[in-house]
Amino acid sequence: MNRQELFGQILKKKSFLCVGLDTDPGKIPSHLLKGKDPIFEFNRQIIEATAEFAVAYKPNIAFYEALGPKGWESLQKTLDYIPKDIFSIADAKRGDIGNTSSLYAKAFFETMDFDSITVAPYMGVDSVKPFLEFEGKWVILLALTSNEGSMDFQMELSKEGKPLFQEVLEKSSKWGSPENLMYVVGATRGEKIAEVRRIVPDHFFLVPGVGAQGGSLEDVAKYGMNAQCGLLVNSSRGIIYAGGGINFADSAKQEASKIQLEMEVLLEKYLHK
Ligand SMILES: O=c1ccn([C@@H]2O[C@H](COP(=O)(O)O)[C@@H](O)[C@H]2O)c(=O)[nH]1
Repeated sequence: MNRQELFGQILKKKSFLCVGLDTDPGKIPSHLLKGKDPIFEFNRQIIEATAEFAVAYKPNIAFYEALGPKGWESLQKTLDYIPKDIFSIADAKRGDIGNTSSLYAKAFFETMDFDSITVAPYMGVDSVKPFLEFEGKWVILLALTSNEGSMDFQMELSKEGKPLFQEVLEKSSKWGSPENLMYVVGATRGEKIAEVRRIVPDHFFLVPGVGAQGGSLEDVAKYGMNAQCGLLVNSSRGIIYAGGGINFADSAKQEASKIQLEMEVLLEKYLHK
């Protein structure tokens, strides 16, 4: 999916919601556990319930690989079930020396057919470039993450007084373009999102940290939205575990619908027309 098509979906659905499929066997309703593939069945019902409000789905790969071969199978079935006009994100946070990165890219872009993958930038250009060589696919590079520990390195100042996240943005934005490179920017970072936007005005941001982590959706839109929206705001636990029991998918639908309505208002308010 290209940038224009993604923006088209955002306009059509009046939403920039990404639903995170962080599916934990310990948290899914017990009535599903008797089935052949409870993880896939949970995801299938979540996708069915939320697809009208979502422009992206983001399975976090940790939740699947922790289960071994069965988990990879559930992941593949989930990916196949995501409608083709909805952007798919493998939240895998990969990156290694060049030949290894090439195989990570092949795994997620060819063996599986994800639209995008999250990548860690700290091994530098030769660890990221192999992912960018896949036509029509996207790299989503960690820039300013939502967790407390982002203060440890990402905010550290260089001798010139520049935070490391700024160095990452300035350098890496030359490796790709707004057509194949996005950045992870945490919703918990408030006004810092505006700084990131100044450095990379045209790139899309994947923004985790609303919902369970407490980031403000209004701030994300206020500081981060650009002329093509430029935002995919993720909520995982806040949507998929909005309710338990037999009606879990209805609860997820209600939560996704509530967020979509907020997003509709924010698009009206902040989309630079
Ligand atoms: O900076 C980051 C990068 C990735 N994540 C991931 O996003 C989701 C957030 O889940 P919630 O349940 O909505 O908090 C999860 O998969 C994280 O691994 C992040 O939170 N922050």
